[in-house]
Formats: sequence, structure tokens, C-alpha cells
Amino acid sequence: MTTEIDSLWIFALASKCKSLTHETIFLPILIIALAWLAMALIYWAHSGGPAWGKYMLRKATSTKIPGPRGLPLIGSMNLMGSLAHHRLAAAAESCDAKRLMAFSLGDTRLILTCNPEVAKELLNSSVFADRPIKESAYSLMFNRAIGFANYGVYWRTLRRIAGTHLFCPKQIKVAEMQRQVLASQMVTVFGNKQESFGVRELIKRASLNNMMCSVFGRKYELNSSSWEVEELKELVDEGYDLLGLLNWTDHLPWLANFDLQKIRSRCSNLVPRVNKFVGKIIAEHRAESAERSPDFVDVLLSLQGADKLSDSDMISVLWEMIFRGTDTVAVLIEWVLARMVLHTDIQSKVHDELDRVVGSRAVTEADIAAMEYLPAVVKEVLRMHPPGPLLSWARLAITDTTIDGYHVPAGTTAMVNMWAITRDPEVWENPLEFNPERFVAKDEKVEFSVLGSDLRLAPFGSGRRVCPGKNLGLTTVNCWVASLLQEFEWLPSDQKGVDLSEVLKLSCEMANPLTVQVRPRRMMSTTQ
Ligand code: HEM
Repeated sequence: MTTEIDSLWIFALASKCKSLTHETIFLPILIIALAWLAMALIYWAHSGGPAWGKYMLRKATSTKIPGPRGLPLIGSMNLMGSLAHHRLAAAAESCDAKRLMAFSLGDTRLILTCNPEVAKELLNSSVFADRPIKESAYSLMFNRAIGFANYGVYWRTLRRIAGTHLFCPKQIKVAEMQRQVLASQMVTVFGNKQESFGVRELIKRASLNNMMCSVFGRKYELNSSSWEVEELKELVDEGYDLLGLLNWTDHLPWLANFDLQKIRSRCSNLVPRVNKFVGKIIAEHRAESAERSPDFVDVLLSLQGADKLSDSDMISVLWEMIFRGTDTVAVLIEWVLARMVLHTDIQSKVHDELDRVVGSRAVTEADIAAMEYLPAVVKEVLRMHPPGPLLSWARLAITDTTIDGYHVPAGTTAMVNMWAITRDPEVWENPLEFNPERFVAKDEKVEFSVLGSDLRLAPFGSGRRVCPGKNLGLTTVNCWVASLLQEFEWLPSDQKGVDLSEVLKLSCEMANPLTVQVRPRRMMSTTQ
């Protein structure tokens, strides 16, 4: 504001001054422009690009984390986008910076690691317990939900509440029946298909219905349509799209007055719809007096004292749960089924295990605890196709710190390229081979945990901000995959084979949705 007024004032004064000619006006402008360009080039010349150069020169420090310079002003914006995890891995390789790479996105300073030891140091450090907040996340109210809330009392309270009432083993067990019902509805719908069909829509819908039941207490049939499900699906899809976009104004503040990508206006259209939808559900819960088993809305409404949430905070938290729990699970199941269609020998081994452990009845979650090959298949899919290859949402350094021997200043954004780690031949033997056997524990060895203790494969992140829904997510995926494989043999569609190309939105999905055919393995009448 001050700068704008200052410059207007200078021009007003200049226009009054008769001694000023074109030359005397434009010469200073040219000098200022050249000086600005020279500074931009000096910043850009620093390893890691312009944001790192600006910081280093201003602070007169000389840490040089290796990394690409990118382009003046915008830095390495070209590395982001639909295959950012591939491009960032290639950049780290070419700069010999797999342990730690510095790069810039406009004015944003970032570090990235493709190394499990450095990833552990970074994710488990209390310094990286914050998240950089995007404009779209603010606009969509996520700054008041767990994922983007600042590290502090409010965030801790939300995690405790969600941990106790949604994600604890007892609550996950309580929701088993609802998962079984949805699994059997999926089986019925898939079983009625005569020709090749796409799996994505139905799995997404099942996942949405599952979250709607746990969070809102709403139960819907998979094969019947309801305006509530349709509306929520639209809201979630639009939110996913908006949060998954690289918003240039997050990194180039001089673009802030423009809304070139229309992200701001789309957020402004979405938020009232979310408020109306979730607000209505909260109001209905308040008005209800009937006895029924409590859902997560009831839990939030029952909070008292310091834990009590305002209505708008409740909306943010509930909206986030639906949002987070829906796509990740569906994306992972689609990848599992794609791998099953592609590797018929591995699919047969899963069928053999199901025949041995379960026999001819429907699968229960207790059966999964007795299986080792099916969970190994899911782990191998998480290794080759982590739904969040860059661990979805980055971390932010709260204070200055040291990572892998380098000084990292406060305010630096940190990313872990889990996709690169899980494909690194120095970390995994034959990493490009799909081989679930690597996760079958041999000779009394402890089972490999994917829940965040071993950074060679931590698809749910690690440390303070590790995914709180990891057990729920994994239980749902194992349960549904087991049921779908128990009931069907999964075959390629007539028209097209399986294409493993990826596209990174908020999660990393199959770029070409999977289409398949199924052949029932047992009589449909015995599914219940
Ligand atoms: C296959 C399923 C899932 C995958 C792969 C996954 C992955 C992730 C990852 C990578 C993170 C970031 C962790 C970090 O920064 O270290 C995360 C955070 C989060 N996830 Fe998940 N997730 C899954 C399922 C779920 C489910 C079912 C829910 C809830 C219903 C959920 C809720 C959250 C929340 C609230 C956060 C933010 C945590 C925080 O910032 O404190 N996730 N998830």
C-alpha cells in the first residue's frame, strides 16, 4: 500500500516539474528496472534458485544445499504438476542431491529428500511439525481442521478427539459391520455387470458412503442414488481438484491481486455449499432425540469446556474427515485391482490363500488377521503406487534447524519424495519388480510395518503429523480387497489392457481409469 502511494506521489510531483523530459523520466525507470533485473539474476544464480538466493544474500549466510536454479523469478515451477514426483526425483538425481535438495517455487524456499535416513530426521523433528498453508486450504476452511491447523494446542486437541472417537481400534472394530455391508453391496453391483466396466466410480462411492456413515451417521445403498450423496460427491470432487492444483499466487505474491487460475472464485463458490450441507447435518443432530449409536457429529457436539468447538470449526473438522477418508482409500484399491489384473500368478496366490483361510464363505476382518499374502500384496502396491508420493501435504520449519548437516532456515517447506525412495535400487532389491513376497516375513523376522516407523516405506508419513487415519484406511482397503478377490477373478477388459500411467492430483491416481471384467468364484447367493 505504502509503495503504491509513494509511487503515485512521485509521478504527481514529476508531472508538475517542467524540467523533466522523456529522457529524465525514463532513465531512472530504466536504471531501476535494470537494477531489479540484476538482483533477480543474482538471486537466481544461487544453488536452489531465486528464493534461496534472496534469503542467503539478505541474511549474508552461505549454506549451499545443492539443487536446481530453475528460472529467474519463478524458480522450478516447471518441476511441479501432474508428474511432480517423477520430475523432482530426476532433478535430485541430476544435481547429485538425493539426500537433500534445495529448490525454489517463486518466493518459496523448499527442501526435498529422496533418502530414508534424511526423511526420518526431517519428519520426526519437532521443527517440521507445521504445514505450509495454501490459499485454497485457507479458503476452504482447512486451516481449522487437523491437516492444516498450526502445530499447537488446537491441533493437539483435534488429534486427541479424532484419535479417541474415530481412529482408535475399538471404533474401527465398531465400524466393521458397515464395511462388510458396503463390501457386499459392491460385490452385488460388480457381479451384475455383463461386460467390461470401470471400477473407479463405484469404489469412490463406496468409500464416500463409508465415511458418511462413520462421520455423519448416514447410511445409503450403493446402487440407489440420493441427492445428499450426489451433492457431497460434487463438493469433495471440487475440493480435491482445487487443493490439488499448483496455485501460482501461493508462490508469487505479486500475482495475489489476480485470480488467473480462478482458484479463489471457485473456492468462494464452494464454501457456502459446504457450510450449508454440513451445517444442516449438525442442525439435524442437535434436533434429534432418538436413541441411536453415536457418530462423529454427536461426539463433536458433546464436547464441553476447553474442547468445545464453534459451529464453523466443527464444519471444518467434519468436512476434512469426509474429504480425506474418501479418495485415498479408493485410489489405493484401484491400484491393487490393476496389479491383480496384470499379475495373474499373484492373483492366483491370493485366491489360494483365501481358499485356505476362508473357504467358501464371505470374508470377515478376523480372516485378514490370519492372512499374510494379501496384506503383503497391499504393501507392495503401497510401495509401487503410494497414494501420496510426495506425502500429500508438505511440512514447514517452525524454527531454524539443521538437516543432514545443512542449515535450514525457519519458514522453509520440506517435502519427502516417498515414490523415489520406494523405487531406489540402493534401498530396495529389484525395486521395479512387483513382488509381494518381499513383505512375507521369513524366518521369524518381524513383519515390515508401513505405518511410519521405517522410512523405506512410509506411505502414511511419519512423526507428529503422521496420518491419523492410517489404521482405518488400511483396514478398509484390506477388507474390501479381500472381499472383491474372494468373490471374483479379475480379468482385463476386452477393449484395453491395464495402463499403469500415473497422474498426480491431490493423490496419485491411474491416469487411465481401470476397466475390467469379472468372473464369479462362488455362488452369489452365498455372499451374505
Ligand atoms: C490409504 C489411505 C491413506 C493414505 C495413503 C494416507 C496418507 C496420508 C499422508 C501421507 C499424510 C501426511 C502425513 C505426514 O505429513 O507425515 C496424511 C495425513 C492425514 N490423513 Fe491420511 N491417508 C489415508 C487415509 C486417511 C483416512 C481414512 C483419514 C480420515 C478419515 C485420513 C486423515 C488424515 C488427516 C486428518 C491427516 C493430517 C494429519 C495432520 O496434519 O496432523 N487419512 N495421510
